[in-house]
Amino acid sequence: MITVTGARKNYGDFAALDDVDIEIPSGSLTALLGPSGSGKSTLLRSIAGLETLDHGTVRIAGKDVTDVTPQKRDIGFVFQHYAAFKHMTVRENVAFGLKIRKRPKAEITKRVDDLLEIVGLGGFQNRYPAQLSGGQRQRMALARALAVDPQVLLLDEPFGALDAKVRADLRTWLRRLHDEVHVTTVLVTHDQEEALDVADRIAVMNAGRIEQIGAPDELYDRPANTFVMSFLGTVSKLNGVLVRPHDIRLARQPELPAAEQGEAGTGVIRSTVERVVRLGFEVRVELRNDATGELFTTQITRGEAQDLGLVAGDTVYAHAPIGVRDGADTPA
Ligand SMILES: Nc1ncnc2c1ncn2[C@@H]1O[C@H](COP(=O)(O)OP(=O)(O)OP(=O)(O)O)[C@@H](O)[C@H]1O
Repeated sequence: MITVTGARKNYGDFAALDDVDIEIPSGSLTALLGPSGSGKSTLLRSIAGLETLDHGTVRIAGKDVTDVTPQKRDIGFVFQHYAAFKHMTVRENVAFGLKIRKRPKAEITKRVDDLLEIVGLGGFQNRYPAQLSGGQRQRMALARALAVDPQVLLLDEPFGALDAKVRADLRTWLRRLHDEVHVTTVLVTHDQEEALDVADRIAVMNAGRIEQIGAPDELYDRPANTFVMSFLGTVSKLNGVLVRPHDIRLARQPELPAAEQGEAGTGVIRSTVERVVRLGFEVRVELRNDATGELFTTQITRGEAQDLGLVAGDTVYAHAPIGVRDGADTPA
């Protein structure tokens, strides 16, 4: 367990961390998710000991490490731009921390081989970093961070510099790696899809504070406020209620089934179809709210779209049974 209590960090007048409390359970993969400048890296670096807090404490496995140097915190760290030793092979890079710790040679060889197998670089021991792809280099960085068997693995946008396809692959791979090695991991990302995909817990940060912490489903289904809701996906505002595209239903008639007149619902909104876009199995319908002129979109199945027979210019009646009323913020 990592426990951060009452963490404050100011740069001049600016509060990068504004009284942050967070508990990160042992063995979890927790994502710190938030927009640029929200304090994610500052929090991660404070856990690592690379930043000194103005106030507050950091505990790792029950031990107060607030004043302990990074080297003695028993952590592995991977940055977006990993600085490999260019003149050393992959094997030597990964072995580096173990050599410094003067571990027996046979043990080092075995550990390094095992790790390179785990990160999928089994045949690459003798290559130099310049001979690896960006994704392979980040996997080598992870192997190096894991080599000394740290209690905690801290990842600061480790896939941030890679293209979308490689990122997506590495995400799946990181999840599998985590299921195998179970090391307590904290991942900084500004990409909600990445967080929803790999993390078992997400802490959403905004302006130096944590807005909400929970399992991905929990945050998605029960966002504490409109910030969390908007950050986790596309939202539209209908009659003052924030709703997700999948929650908006369309009908040819304005009558709303009684069962769907939820308290958190939007009521019926007379709209005009602007565009119908096929996205494989689903269809995105772009609509204009007739009363306000505002544009919004909904995503429905192809079957539903065919039943409705939608074409541009049609009048339809939209409603969403669930949503978050704007201004109903209850910051955690
Ligand atoms: N050394 C510093 N001196 C002054 N301000 C700083 C320093 N480091 C960070 N900040 C400021 O603190 C705030 C939080 O920075 P931090 O790097 O933690 O944000 P972040 O959420 O990780 O953002 P990003 O995703 O852009 O990295 C930012 O506004 C940043 O400009």
